[in-house]
Amino acid sequence: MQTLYTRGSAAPSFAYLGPAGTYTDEAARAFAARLGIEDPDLVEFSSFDEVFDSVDRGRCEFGVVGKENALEGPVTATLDNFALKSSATILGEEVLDIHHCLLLQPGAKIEDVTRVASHAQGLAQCRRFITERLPGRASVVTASTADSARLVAEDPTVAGIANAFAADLYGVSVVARDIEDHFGNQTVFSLIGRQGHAPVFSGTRYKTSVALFMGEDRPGTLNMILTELAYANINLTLVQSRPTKQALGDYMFFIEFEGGVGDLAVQTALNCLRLKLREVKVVGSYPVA
Ligand SMILES: O=C(O)C(=O)Cc1ccccc1
Repeated sequence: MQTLYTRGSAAPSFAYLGPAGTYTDEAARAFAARLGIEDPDLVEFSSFDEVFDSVDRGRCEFGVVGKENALEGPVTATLDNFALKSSATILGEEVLDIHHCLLLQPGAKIEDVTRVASHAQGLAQCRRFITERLPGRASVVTASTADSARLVAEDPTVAGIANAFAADLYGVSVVARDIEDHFGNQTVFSLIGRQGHAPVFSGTRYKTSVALFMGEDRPGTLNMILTELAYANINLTLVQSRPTKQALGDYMFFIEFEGGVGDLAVQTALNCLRLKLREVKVVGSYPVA
């Protein structure tokens, strides 16, 4: 994969889910390195919604958001932004291995812990460890994993779940490593840019993400969509239905597949779908990580 990015004079800004030490921070640094940016301006936000907003409004050139986890599946807040709320485009992907640590205040004992804090994904990915080693403790959902490390620094009765870098940053101890429920815990992060942002990566294999909105509710719509894609010999990599938030039972489909919008097969399939659906929103077409 090559970078096509040419920067202006200022350090390019990356909106990410902060504070420093989150997995999104790690992904933002990896994207910056791939783009050849040595001095990224990392701007922290407290939710993926805010990251999208800052990119849509042009406050930051790039944004980094979690999209899919190997254990927990798609990050619905991100898919809903892509499909419904944001006009940002996906510029690239980064896959990170996620290894969670259990954090305590230095000197604190596991027996004194009354609450386990982390990002919802961190808690979900370590359910078995929490059930076995910290049964009966209340869960506290923090805005990010690094936020749980900050909480641990203030309270000896809280255990946090975050990475070792966050432990280091906030001066707390790592008492257990690799506490995720399954080996192979990975998360896909998307690099996003404002609508119409020029591509920043080029490669040989591409992926395309689309949000598909139905017109009237009639039998066989999903079947029709899948058939059009199958006719064009397109290999699907993700299919999700999500509520449109308009009315109970009103759904759209978020679909990803191999191939770029420059490919004839993809253009043919998307044109056929445009004739049959209310809206075909292309969220991004980018080289595979
Ligand atoms: O909270 C973080 O560190 C994030 O970046 C979100 C997240 C949480 C758990 C696994 C992957 C990403």
